[in-house]
Amino acid sequence: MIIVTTRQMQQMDKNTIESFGIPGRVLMENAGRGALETLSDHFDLKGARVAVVAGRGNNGGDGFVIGRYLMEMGVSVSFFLLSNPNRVQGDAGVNMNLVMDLLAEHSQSQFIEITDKESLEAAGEILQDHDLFVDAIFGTGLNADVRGIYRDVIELINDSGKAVFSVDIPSGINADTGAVCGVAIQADATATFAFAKAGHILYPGNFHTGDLEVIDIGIPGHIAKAQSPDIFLPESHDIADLIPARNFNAHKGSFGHLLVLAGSPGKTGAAALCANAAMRTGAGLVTLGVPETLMPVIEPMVMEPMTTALAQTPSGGLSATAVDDITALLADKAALALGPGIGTDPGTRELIKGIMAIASVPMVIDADGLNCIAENPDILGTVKAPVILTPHPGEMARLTGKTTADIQQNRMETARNFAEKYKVILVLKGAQTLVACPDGAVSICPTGNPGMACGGMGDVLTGMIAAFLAQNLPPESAALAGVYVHGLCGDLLAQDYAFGFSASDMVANIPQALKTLFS
Ligand SMILES: NC(=O)C1=CN([C@@H]2O[C@H](COP(=O)(O)OP(=O)(O)OC[C@H]3O[C@@H](n4cnc5c(N)ncnc54)[C@H](O)[C@@H]3O)[C@@H](O)[C@H]2O)[C@H](O)CC1
Ligand SMILES: [K+]
Repeated sequence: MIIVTTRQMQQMDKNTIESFGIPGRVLMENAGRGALETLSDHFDLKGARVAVVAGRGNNGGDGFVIGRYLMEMGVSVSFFLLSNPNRVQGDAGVNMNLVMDLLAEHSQSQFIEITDKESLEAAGEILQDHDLFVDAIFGTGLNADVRGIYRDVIELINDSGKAVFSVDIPSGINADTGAVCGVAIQADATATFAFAKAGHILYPGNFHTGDLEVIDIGIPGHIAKAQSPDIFLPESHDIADLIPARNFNAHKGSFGHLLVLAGSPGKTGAAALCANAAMRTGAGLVTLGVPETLMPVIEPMVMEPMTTALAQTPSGGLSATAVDDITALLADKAALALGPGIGTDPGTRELIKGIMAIASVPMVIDADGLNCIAENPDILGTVKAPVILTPHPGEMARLTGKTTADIQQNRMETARNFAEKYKVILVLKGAQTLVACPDGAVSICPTGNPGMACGGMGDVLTGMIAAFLAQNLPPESAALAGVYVHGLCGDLLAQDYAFGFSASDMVANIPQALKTLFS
């Protein structure tokens, strides 16, 4: 699914009206009619008393179109305008006047202005005495935190316990970030126009949107395309299409040999989880390189992956002196996974820098590998091969010098800017993991759940992404497929366990997730 920004949407509107020549009123009529169909699909309107609550902009205009059709359907509908009528201009004003003209024909309808505390007090009871609210207060024109009478009315609607239908986007939600701007409508369903916006998808906006319907309002395809939308919400078929079908005469060499460099004292499980996950995700062969004294500890943890002992530092982490052996190991590998449980020993950090300078295969760098890069992200410019980084917000904070709170408040912008600046695929983990590409494209992962918030999940993800790299998927596809299937794995487990399932359970469940993807 394509996701657009408010600027792109406003530009599409403008170009459709001014260059192509579909009048704005027609777009508003199409929007209102389409939204009405969604309303009728989601709510039983028979005998319902509907309150259309309108702002002064075009979102309100859509509300008036919806209300006009409701009146013609014989539905009891009242209008509450949170503005002076004389401030309602343009297409919205035209549709407001049409509603006013119809009032005379519909005695059960009323038109009430709520512009201050007094008028809210006077109208409050009437407003609450409805079964369904149509929220047409703010749409993509919201440009500040919601205050005053708007806030009071939104809180009254939210506290009413009645059904709520939002026009375009729940009022109070930032359409580009999903942030709640002071207060926001809690909708049961939302009808948006032309394309979904990130605010419908990104937390917490997704929890305010309810069921989302995208209404075609007649924006010509070429005008939409001209805005080059670059935010995507993949669906399972999009991911399945990324993974090549397997030929009948395939053999393990057909699916690549992955080298995993991981593990340090106390973090041996991370290495095993990563290597085992890679095998389960379809890599043809996996070799796991670990510090030599950990071999007897890790070997029993892995069956299918091969293991190789590498030089270690006095504290037991991988040593920079292992770089020659690793160079030789990489000669016949298709991809590299670097970092799970690798530790922050200075010698290991030297090794990581050395590997990045010589590796010529696509690589995924995670965990302490990221912390090494954080010392000097410019090192990414020295890497000859495609790089996928998989930071969680804390690691992203270290990579960017920002706070974790900053990262979480600007996830998409942070991920996109980093990917563009350093020419890497940046996987910003967390609820709704983002996959950002050097060309600015960002995908929002719809799979995953809080049951996955425990140690080891990242090691599994690294192995899964690396396995798709080993199978020769392009880096952005490998990252997207890995993130999506990883989340799908967790979702399938959450159906049975809610939470309490482990990273090891995830590894065991990868084949089931892949089966679901292709079913
Ligand atoms: N192609 C489409 O998507 C179409 C969308 N339509 C609808 O148009 C709105 C956008 O309309 P716009 O007039 O630009 O803005 P809003 O109605 O969202 O804003 C209302 C109004 O409120 C003011 N305002 C903004 N923030 C605040 C605030 N915090 N407090 C008080 N007032 C605020 C702002 O100045 C605006 O004037 C879109 O969502 C769709 O519903 C078209 O109808 C059809 C095509
Ligand atoms: K709205």
